[in-house]
Amino acid sequence: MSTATPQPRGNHRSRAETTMSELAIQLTDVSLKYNDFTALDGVSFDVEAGQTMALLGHNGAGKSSLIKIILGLIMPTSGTVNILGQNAQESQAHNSVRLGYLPEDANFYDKLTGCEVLSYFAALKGVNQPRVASLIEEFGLEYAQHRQLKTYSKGMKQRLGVAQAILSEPKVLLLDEPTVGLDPQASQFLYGKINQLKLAGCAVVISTHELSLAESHLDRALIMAKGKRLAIGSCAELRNASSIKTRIHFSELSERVKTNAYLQQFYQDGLLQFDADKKVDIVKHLVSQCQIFDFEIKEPRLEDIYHDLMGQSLRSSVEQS
Ligand SMILES: Nc1ncnc2c1ncn2[C@@H]1O[C@H](COP(=O)(O)OP(=O)(O)OP(=O)(O)O)[C@@H](O)[C@H]1O
Repeated sequence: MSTATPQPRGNHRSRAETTMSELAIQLTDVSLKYNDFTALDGVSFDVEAGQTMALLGHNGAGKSSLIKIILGLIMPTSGTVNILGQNAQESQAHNSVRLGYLPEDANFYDKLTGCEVLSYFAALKGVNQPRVASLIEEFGLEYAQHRQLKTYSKGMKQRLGVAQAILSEPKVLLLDEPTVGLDPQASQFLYGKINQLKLAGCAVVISTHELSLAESHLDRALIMAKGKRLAIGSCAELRNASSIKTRIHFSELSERVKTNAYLQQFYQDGLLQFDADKKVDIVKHLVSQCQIFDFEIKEPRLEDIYHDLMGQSLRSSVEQS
Protein backbone atom coordinates (compact mmCIF):
# COMPACT_ATOMS: atom_id res chain seq x y z
CA MET A 1 0.00 0.00 0.00
CA SER A 2 1.38 3.40 -0.94
CA THR A 3 1.16 6.19 1.52
CA ALA A 4 2.16 9.75 0.66
CA THR A 5 3.32 11.22 3.90
CA PRO A 6 3.48 15.00 4.27
CA GLN A 7 6.73 16.16 2.76
CA PRO A 8 7.94 19.78 2.64
CA ARG A 9 5.49 21.17 0.10
CA GLY A 10 6.35 23.45 -2.80
CA ASN A 11 4.92 26.77 -1.71
CA HIS A 12 4.01 25.56 1.71
CA ARG A 13 6.19 25.66 4.73
CA SER A 14 7.46 22.42 6.19
CA ARG A 15 5.79 21.11 9.34
CA ALA A 16 8.78 22.14 11.44
CA GLU A 17 8.40 25.74 10.28
CA THR A 18 4.69 25.82 10.99
CA THR A 19 3.86 27.22 14.37
CA MET A 20 1.14 25.68 16.49
CA SER A 21 -1.08 28.75 16.15
CA GLU A 22 -1.18 28.32 12.35
CA LEU A 23 -2.50 24.79 12.63
CA ALA A 24 -6.24 25.37 12.52
CA ILE A 25 -7.11 21.66 12.73
CA GLN A 26 -5.00 18.99 14.35
CA LEU A 27 -6.12 15.40 14.78
CA THR A 28 -3.78 12.92 16.40
CA ASP A 29 -4.38 9.17 16.36
CA VAL A 30 -8.16 9.53 16.35
CA SER A 31 -10.27 6.39 16.56
CA LEU A 32 -14.04 6.09 16.71
CA LYS A 33 -16.25 3.13 17.49
CA TYR A 34 -20.00 2.94 16.97
CA ASN A 35 -20.72 0.12 19.42
CA ASP A 36 -18.45 -2.72 18.17
CA PHE A 37 -17.87 -1.22 14.74
CA THR A 38 -14.62 0.69 14.20
CA ALA A 39 -15.50 3.65 11.96
CA LEU A 40 -12.13 5.43 12.38
CA ASP A 41 -8.85 3.77 13.17
CA GLY A 42 -5.88 5.89 14.30
CA VAL A 43 -6.34 8.82 11.90
CA SER A 44 -3.95 11.77 12.15
CA PHE A 45 -3.79 14.90 10.02
CA ASP A 46 -3.65 18.65 10.31
CA VAL A 47 -4.81 21.59 8.26
CA GLU A 48 -3.08 24.94 8.32
CA ALA A 49 -4.93 28.25 8.35
CA GLY A 50 -5.57 29.29 4.75
CA GLN A 51 -5.38 25.74 3.40
CA THR A 52 -7.95 23.47 1.75
CA MET A 53 -7.97 19.78 2.57
CA ALA A 54 -10.16 17.45 0.55
CA LEU A 55 -11.46 14.35 2.32
CA LEU A 56 -11.77 11.55 -0.20
CA GLY A 57 -12.84 7.96 0.21
CA HIS A 58 -15.44 5.33 -0.60
CA ASN A 59 -18.95 5.39 0.89
CA GLY A 60 -18.62 4.62 4.56
CA ALA A 61 -14.87 5.38 4.69
CA GLY A 62 -15.38 7.69 7.67
CA LYS A 63 -15.34 11.18 6.12
CA SER A 64 -18.52 12.49 7.72
CA SER A 65 -17.53 10.97 11.05
CA LEU A 66 -14.23 12.88 10.88
CA ILE A 67 -16.05 16.13 10.15
CA LYS A 68 -18.42 15.60 13.09
CA ILE A 69 -15.46 14.94 15.36
CA ILE A 70 -13.79 18.18 14.23
CA LEU A 71 -17.04 20.00 15.01
CA GLY A 72 -17.18 18.44 18.46
CA LEU A 73 -20.55 16.85 17.63
CA ILE A 74 -19.25 13.38 18.42
CA MET A 75 -16.44 12.34 20.72
CA PRO A 76 -13.64 10.15 19.42
CA THR A 77 -13.17 6.88 21.30
CA SER A 78 -9.48 7.77 21.55
CA GLY A 79 -7.01 10.35 20.23
CA THR A 80 -6.87 14.13 20.45
CA VAL A 81 -8.55 16.85 18.42
CA ASN A 82 -7.43 20.46 18.54
CA ILE A 83 -9.32 23.15 16.69
CA LEU A 84 -7.95 26.69 16.54
CA GLY A 85 -5.56 25.78 19.34
CA GLN A 86 -8.23 24.38 21.67
CA ASN A 87 -9.59 20.94 22.44
CA ALA A 88 -12.62 20.41 20.16
CA GLN A 89 -15.09 19.30 22.83
CA GLU A 90 -14.09 21.88 25.43
CA SER A 91 -14.38 24.74 22.97
CA GLN A 92 -17.55 23.62 21.18
CA ALA A 93 -19.76 26.56 22.23
CA HIS A 94 -17.04 29.11 21.49
CA ASN A 95 -16.30 27.46 18.14
CA SER A 96 -19.89 27.59 16.90
CA VAL A 97 -19.20 31.09 15.59
CA ARG A 98 -15.68 30.39 14.35
CA LEU A 99 -16.68 27.17 12.59
CA GLY A 100 -18.91 26.95 9.55
CA TYR A 101 -20.56 23.64 8.69
CA LEU A 102 -22.55 22.34 5.79
CA PRO A 103 -23.90 18.88 6.69
CA GLU A 104 -24.40 16.18 4.10
CA ASP A 105 -28.09 16.41 3.04
CA ALA A 106 -28.65 19.71 4.87
CA ASN A 107 -32.34 19.94 5.69
CA PHE A 108 -33.88 23.04 7.15
CA TYR A 109 -37.44 23.46 8.40
CA ASP A 110 -39.28 23.67 5.11
CA LYS A 111 -42.07 26.00 6.22
CA LEU A 112 -39.51 28.77 6.72
CA THR A 113 -38.45 31.03 3.87
CA GLY A 114 -34.83 31.17 2.71
CA CYS A 115 -34.47 34.59 4.30
CA GLU A 116 -35.91 33.35 7.61
CA VAL A 117 -33.49 30.39 7.70
CA LEU A 118 -30.44 32.59 7.17
CA SER A 119 -31.73 35.22 9.60
CA TYR A 120 -32.22 32.49 12.23
CA PHE A 121 -28.60 31.30 11.89
CA ALA A 122 -27.43 34.91 11.76
CA ALA A 123 -29.09 35.58 15.11
CA LEU A 124 -27.45 32.46 16.61
CA LYS A 125 -24.04 33.52 15.37
CA GLY A 126 -24.35 37.25 16.04
CA VAL A 127 -24.22 38.15 12.35
CA ASN A 128 -25.94 41.31 11.11
CA GLN A 129 -28.85 41.48 8.66
CA PRO A 130 -26.97 43.26 5.82
CA ARG A 131 -24.65 40.22 5.65
CA VAL A 132 -27.72 37.97 5.28
CA ALA A 133 -29.08 40.15 2.47
CA SER A 134 -25.73 40.24 0.67
CA LEU A 135 -25.29 36.44 0.82
CA ILE A 136 -28.82 35.89 -0.48
CA GLU A 137 -27.95 38.11 -3.43
CA GLU A 138 -24.50 36.57 -4.01
CA PHE A 139 -25.93 33.03 -3.99
CA GLY A 140 -28.59 33.99 -6.54
CA LEU A 141 -31.53 33.43 -4.20
CA GLU A 142 -32.93 36.97 -4.08
CA TYR A 143 -35.93 36.08 -6.23
CA ALA A 144 -36.91 33.20 -3.92
CA GLN A 145 -35.89 34.59 -0.54
CA HIS A 146 -39.48 35.01 0.69
CA ARG A 147 -40.65 31.63 -0.53
CA GLN A 148 -40.95 28.63 1.80
CA LEU A 149 -38.16 26.08 1.45
CA LYS A 150 -40.62 23.39 0.40
CA THR A 151 -40.79 25.24 -2.95
CA TYR A 152 -36.98 25.19 -3.38
CA SER A 153 -35.15 22.83 -5.72
CA LYS A 154 -32.30 20.66 -4.34
CA GLY A 155 -29.70 23.03 -5.75
CA MET A 156 -31.41 26.09 -4.22
CA LYS A 157 -31.44 24.39 -0.80
CA GLN A 158 -27.78 23.50 -1.24
CA ARG A 159 -26.90 27.14 -2.06
CA LEU A 160 -28.75 28.22 1.05
CA GLY A 161 -26.87 25.60 3.07
CA VAL A 162 -23.51 26.86 1.82
CA ALA A 163 -24.53 30.49 2.52
CA GLN A 164 -25.46 29.41 6.06
CA ALA A 165 -22.04 27.72 6.48
CA ILE A 166 -20.05 30.83 5.57
CA LEU A 167 -22.39 33.31 7.27
CA SER A 168 -20.05 34.15 10.15
CA GLU A 169 -16.89 34.28 7.97
CA PRO A 170 -15.57 31.26 9.85
CA LYS A 171 -11.96 30.42 10.65
CA VAL A 172 -12.66 26.75 9.97
CA LEU A 173 -15.11 25.70 7.27
CA LEU A 174 -16.35 22.10 7.04
CA LEU A 175 -18.29 21.19 3.93
CA ASP A 176 -19.75 17.71 3.58
CA GLU A 177 -20.32 17.07 -0.14
CA PRO A 178 -21.09 20.73 -0.90
CA THR A 179 -21.36 20.46 -4.68
CA VAL A 180 -24.02 17.72 -4.71
CA GLY A 181 -27.01 19.20 -6.52
CA LEU A 182 -25.21 22.35 -7.60
CA ASP A 183 -25.08 23.25 -11.27
CA PRO A 184 -21.57 23.80 -12.76
CA GLN A 185 -21.77 27.59 -12.39
CA ALA A 186 -22.86 27.35 -8.76
CA SER A 187 -20.03 24.88 -8.05
CA GLN A 188 -17.48 27.27 -9.57
CA PHE A 189 -18.98 30.10 -7.55
CA LEU A 190 -18.70 28.01 -4.38
CA TYR A 191 -15.03 27.27 -5.00
CA GLY A 192 -14.47 30.96 -5.72
CA LYS A 193 -16.01 31.78 -2.33
CA ILE A 194 -13.82 29.16 -0.69
CA ASN A 195 -10.74 30.78 -2.23
CA GLN A 196 -11.78 34.15 -0.80
CA LEU A 197 -12.16 32.63 2.66
CA LYS A 198 -8.79 30.88 2.33
CA LEU A 199 -7.13 34.20 1.54
CA ALA A 200 -8.64 35.51 4.77
CA GLY A 201 -6.94 32.61 6.63
CA CYS A 202 -9.85 30.15 6.82
CA ALA A 203 -8.96 26.43 6.94
CA VAL A 204 -11.34 24.49 4.72
CA VAL A 205 -12.16 20.78 4.81
CA ILE A 206 -14.29 19.44 1.97
CA SER A 207 -15.61 15.91 1.80
CA THR A 208 -16.34 15.14 -1.81
CA HIS A 209 -16.71 12.43 -4.42
CA GLU A 210 -16.32 14.98 -7.24
CA LEU A 211 -12.59 14.59 -7.68
CA SER A 212 -12.11 16.38 -10.98
CA LEU A 213 -13.84 19.47 -9.62
CA ALA A 214 -11.92 19.44 -6.36
CA GLU A 215 -8.52 18.78 -7.95
CA SER A 216 -7.76 22.32 -9.05
CA HIS A 217 -8.87 23.85 -5.75
CA LEU A 218 -7.37 21.67 -3.05
CA ASP A 219 -4.01 22.15 -1.37
CA ARG A 220 -3.91 18.64 0.03
CA ALA A 221 -6.10 15.57 0.04
CA LEU A 222 -6.61 12.92 2.67
CA ILE A 223 -7.68 9.61 1.15
CA MET A 224 -9.57 7.37 3.57
CA ALA A 225 -10.34 3.65 3.21
CA LYS A 226 -12.26 1.62 5.79
CA GLY A 227 -11.72 4.18 8.53
CA LYS A 228 -7.96 4.39 7.99
CA ARG A 229 -5.75 7.02 6.44
CA LEU A 230 -4.67 5.59 3.13
CA ALA A 231 -2.67 8.54 1.82
CA ILE A 232 -2.25 12.24 2.43
CA GLY A 233 -0.51 14.99 0.51
CA SER A 234 -0.68 17.52 -2.26
CA CYS A 235 -1.63 16.29 -5.73
CA ALA A 236 2.09 16.15 -6.58
CA GLU A 237 2.85 14.06 -3.49
CA LEU A 238 -0.05 11.71 -4.17
CA ARG A 239 1.15 11.38 -7.76
CA ASN A 240 4.53 10.25 -6.42
CA ALA A 241 2.84 7.65 -4.21
CA SER A 242 0.79 6.31 -7.10
CA SER A 243 2.05 3.66 -9.50
CA ILE A 244 0.56 5.46 -12.52
CA LYS A 245 3.28 6.83 -14.74
CA THR A 246 3.55 10.37 -16.01
CA ARG A 247 3.85 10.37 -19.82
CA ILE A 248 5.51 12.61 -22.34
CA HIS A 249 4.33 12.51 -25.93
CA PHE A 250 6.40 14.21 -28.63
CA SER A 251 5.64 14.96 -32.21
CA GLU A 252 9.28 15.08 -33.37
CA LEU A 253 11.33 12.02 -34.30
CA SER A 254 12.09 10.04 -31.17
CA GLU A 255 15.48 8.72 -32.37
CA ARG A 256 17.35 11.20 -30.16
CA VAL A 257 15.38 10.06 -27.13
CA LYS A 258 15.92 6.37 -27.83
CA THR A 259 19.65 6.83 -28.02
CA ASN A 260 20.02 9.21 -25.08
CA ALA A 261 21.85 7.37 -22.30
CA TYR A 262 19.56 8.75 -19.57
CA LEU A 263 16.20 8.91 -21.35
CA GLN A 264 16.24 5.50 -23.06
CA GLN A 265 15.36 3.71 -19.79
CA PHE A 266 12.00 5.54 -19.78
CA TYR A 267 11.26 5.09 -23.49
CA GLN A 268 8.41 2.71 -24.24
CA ASP A 269 5.83 2.47 -27.03
CA GLY A 270 6.90 5.74 -28.62
CA LEU A 271 6.69 7.82 -25.46
CA LEU A 272 8.43 8.45 -22.18
CA GLN A 273 6.80 6.89 -19.12
CA PHE A 274 8.15 7.56 -15.65
CA ASP A 275 7.38 8.19 -11.97
CA ALA A 276 6.21 11.73 -11.28
CA ASP A 277 9.29 12.72 -9.28
CA LYS A 278 11.53 12.24 -12.38
CA LYS A 279 9.67 14.88 -14.40
CA VAL A 280 12.06 17.78 -13.93
CA ASP A 281 15.16 15.73 -14.81
CA ILE A 282 13.51 14.24 -17.86
CA VAL A 283 12.31 17.58 -19.22
CA LYS A 284 15.80 19.02 -18.69
CA HIS A 285 17.32 16.16 -20.70
CA LEU A 286 14.74 16.47 -23.47
CA VAL A 287 15.38 20.17 -23.90
CA SER A 288 19.12 20.48 -23.27
CA GLN A 289 20.43 17.19 -24.65
CA CYS A 290 17.93 16.19 -27.32
CA GLN A 291 16.85 19.71 -28.33
CA ILE A 292 13.24 18.54 -28.34
CA PHE A 293 10.91 21.39 -27.48
CA ASP A 294 7.59 20.23 -28.83
CA PHE A 295 6.16 17.76 -26.35
CA GLU A 296 3.12 17.26 -24.16
CA ILE A 297 3.27 16.13 -20.53
CA LYS A 298 0.32 14.06 -19.36
CA GLU A 299 0.20 13.73 -15.59
CA PRO A 300 -2.23 11.37 -13.86
CA ARG A 301 -5.38 13.12 -12.69
CA LEU A 302 -6.46 12.97 -9.06
CA GLU A 303 -9.23 10.55 -10.05
CA ASP A 304 -6.70 8.13 -11.60
CA ILE A 305 -4.43 8.42 -8.55
CA TYR A 306 -7.40 7.79 -6.24
CA HIS A 307 -8.43 4.63 -8.08
CA ASP A 308 -4.83 3.43 -8.17
CA LEU A 309 -4.27 3.93 -4.43
CA MET A 310 -7.65 2.37 -3.58
CA GLY A 311 -6.77 -0.61 -5.80
CA GLN A 312 -3.38 -1.00 -4.11
CA SER A 313 -5.08 -0.91 -0.70
CA LEU A 314 -7.65 -3.50 -1.75
CA ARG A 315 -4.95 -5.81 -3.14
CA SER A 316 -2.89 -5.46 0.02
CA SER A 317 -5.87 -6.26 2.28
CA VAL A 318 -6.69 -9.33 0.13
CA GLU A 319 -3.06 -10.48 0.36
CA GLN A 320 -3.07 -10.03 4.14
CA SER A 321 -6.32 -11.97 4.67
N1 LIG B 1 -24.52 6.65 14.17
C1 LIG B 1 -23.94 5.59 13.63
N2 LIG B 1 -24.09 4.36 14.18
C2 LIG B 1 -23.48 3.27 13.68
N3 LIG B 1 -22.65 3.30 12.59
C3 LIG B 1 -22.47 4.49 12.01
C4 LIG B 1 -23.10 5.70 12.48
N4 LIG B 1 -22.72 6.73 11.69
C5 LIG B 1 -21.89 6.20 10.75
N5 LIG B 1 -21.75 4.87 10.94
C6 LIG B 1 -20.91 3.96 10.15
O1 LIG B 1 -19.58 4.46 10.18
C7 LIG B 1 -18.95 4.31 8.90
C8 LIG B 1 -18.46 5.67 8.43
O2 LIG B 1 -19.59 6.47 8.12
P1 LIG B 1 -19.43 7.93 7.55
O3 LIG B 1 -20.78 8.53 7.42
O4 LIG B 1 -18.42 8.65 8.35
O5 LIG B 1 -18.82 7.61 6.08
P2 LIG B 1 -18.58 8.56 4.83
O6 LIG B 1 -17.16 8.34 4.38
O7 LIG B 1 -18.96 9.96 5.14
O8 LIG B 1 -19.56 7.92 3.75
P3 LIG B 1 -20.36 8.58 2.50
O9 LIG B 1 -19.36 8.87 1.43
O10 LIG B 1 -21.27 7.46 2.10
O11 LIG B 1 -21.10 9.78 2.98
C9 LIG B 1 -19.99 3.66 7.98
O12 LIG B 1 -19.76 2.27 7.94
C10 LIG B 1 -21.32 3.94 8.68
O13 LIG B 1 -22.27 2.92 8.44
